[in-house]
Amino acid sequence: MDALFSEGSSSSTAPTSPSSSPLVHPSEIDDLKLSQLPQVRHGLEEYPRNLSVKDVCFIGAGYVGGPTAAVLALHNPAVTVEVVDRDPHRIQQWKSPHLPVHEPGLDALVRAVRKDSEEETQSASQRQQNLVFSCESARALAKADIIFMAVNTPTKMFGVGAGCATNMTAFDGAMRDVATYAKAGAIIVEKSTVPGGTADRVRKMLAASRPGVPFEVLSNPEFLAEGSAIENLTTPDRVLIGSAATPSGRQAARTLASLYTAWVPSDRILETNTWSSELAKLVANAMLAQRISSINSISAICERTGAEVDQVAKAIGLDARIGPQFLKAGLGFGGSCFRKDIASLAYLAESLGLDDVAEYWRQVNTMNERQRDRFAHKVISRFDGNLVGHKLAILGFAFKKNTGDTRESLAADVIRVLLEERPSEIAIFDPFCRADDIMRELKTVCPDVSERDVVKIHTDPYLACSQAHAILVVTDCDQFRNTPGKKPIWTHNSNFVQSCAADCTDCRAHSTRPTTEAIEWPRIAYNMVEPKWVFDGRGLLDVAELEKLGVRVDSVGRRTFH
Ligand SMILES: NC(=O)C1=CN([C@@H]2O[C@H](COP(=O)(O)OP(=O)(O)OC[C@H]3O[C@@H](n4cnc5c(N)ncnc54)[C@H](O)[C@@H]3O)[C@@H](O)[C@H]2O)C=CC1
Ligand SMILES: O=C(O)[C@H]1O[C@H](OP(=O)(O)OP(=O)(O)OC[C@H]2O[C@@H](n3ccc(=O)[nH]c3=O)[C@H](O)[C@@H]2O)[C@H](O)[C@@H](O)[C@@H]1O
Repeated sequence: MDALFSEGSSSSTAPTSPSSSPLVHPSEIDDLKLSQLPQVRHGLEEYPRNLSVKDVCFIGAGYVGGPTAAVLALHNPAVTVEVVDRDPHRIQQWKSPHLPVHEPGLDALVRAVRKDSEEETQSASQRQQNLVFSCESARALAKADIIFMAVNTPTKMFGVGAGCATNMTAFDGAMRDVATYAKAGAIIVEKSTVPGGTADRVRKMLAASRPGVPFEVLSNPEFLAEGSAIENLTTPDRVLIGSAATPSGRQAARTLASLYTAWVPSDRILETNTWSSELAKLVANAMLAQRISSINSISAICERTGAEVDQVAKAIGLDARIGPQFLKAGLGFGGSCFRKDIASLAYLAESLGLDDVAEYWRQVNTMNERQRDRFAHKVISRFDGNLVGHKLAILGFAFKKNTGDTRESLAADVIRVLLEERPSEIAIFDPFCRADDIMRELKTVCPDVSERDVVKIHTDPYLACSQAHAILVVTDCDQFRNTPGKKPIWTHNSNFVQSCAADCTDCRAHSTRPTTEAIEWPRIAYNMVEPKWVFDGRGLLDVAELEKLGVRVDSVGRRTFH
């Protein structure tokens, strides 16, 4: 354990092995790649096994709450992990074969540990069943030894701090439930990304609403990335735990750490104070996003010179001090977190009177927005400023590959700019996104858009691209690559899982998911119409190979000679 506190060491307890291996019914994991199954580690050096923890509650069954709870449950078979949400539809989805979150390895993991109906429970009595999904917050909170707050914390869009500060409505609402129902001695864990100082605020709130009742508040931010959540949770670079620098605060941190040490080596657990932990989460995201904006700013230079951004990125990434990751130029960063966490960091700096610091970080977001605008305007200028009468196909709507998450989709911003030019059609294909999610996200940036007029959403990439004057590759899906000799990529296609009604409770029979493979560019190119432009917003395509098919290619971060 790496402790940053000045007080004495907490590592005195003898090692204890996990009491039993997680029970996974073999029939439940036949389609789970072995490499995706979290590996249980034995022989822990520093932390005792889950100190008297029997019940854990997650509030928020989202992208973080669901996968994190599942991995925690798998590795702590003696602990009941209950995930509660105020959205009954979401809970129903978690109970069905069609989970609300697409993540490689998640389906099989949830099936392996989820508690099913009584009927199914009897038939699967050999299976570990310690993961529960419900809407019964009061009951779950009342028995929980540890409560993870995993609710959404978006940017506040009204009043003081609009556009920058964090909207804590969901978090504070959930905290009110905790204050009402949690038992004395419960440990409350901030899993959501929150503004610095939130733990202090929560402590005060609890002291006011439950005077004299002991609670501990910890910060334990999540660093998983979507599309690799199970892998990230299984082998995290670090688990960060911030606690009050008091004996009971440290003890609470040890109790939480003892759950993690069921599979995470002790030396990857880092303890800090709560402020450091809260701030570290914002800074981690800000630094990652800063690298993307930096390389994207260079891509703009490359497009006007002879340099190629991938070559520049490779050359600098080989410097061990810089490293190769997060240097892929593209359309900028999308997703629900980078932009809002940078805004939150900047807002914090501003509220501390550090305007120059705030401005420095805001520039990362500004550069990000410009990257998308530059791309959309490049498309328009390739058509001499006139898109009227032209069909454009968009490949990819999610904010990155391997996820169906459409929040802060890069495609939506690009489409918003293109729609102003009145093209005849914008056809969208994404192998992971549901049509209603695409439409909902699109409406947040273009409120008047309707699927009935210009925008069409397809489940078949060939239909989407047929008769298109231009194709825009917006998501870095491997399915869109044209790398010669590469094997087809097979993947679940949640577009095809629409046959069940939203409230279907017995949809196992409908759970066979057709797959989609790497698209055939020769077929796509053949069915395009002149001028046959392909705009590669992700630097994904082999330009020379594609040009052999008679299309014109414009790739981010490269000068195009057409
Ligand atoms: N999505 C990601 O990859 C990551 C997200 N985070 C952070 O984790 C937090 C959660 O993010 P997501 O899981 O993406 O959000 P999400 O929006 O997918 O899930 C949040 C869930 O909380 C529920 N909820 C809100 N208020 C509630 C209440 N009072 N009681 C019960 N349920 C309530 C919502 O219905 C929703 O299902 C955010 O703070 C985010 O910044 C951190 C790391 C990665
Ligand atoms: O707090 C969060 O929500 C999470 O945010 C990111 O995870 P995520 O947003 O899921 O995905 P990333 O892989 O970081 O990608 C973010 C965006 O940047 C883009 N990106 C990423 C890397 C790169 O080199 N270039 C690039 O354009 C991606 O396509 C995507 O649009 C962080 O990577 C996680 O560590 C963090 O926990």
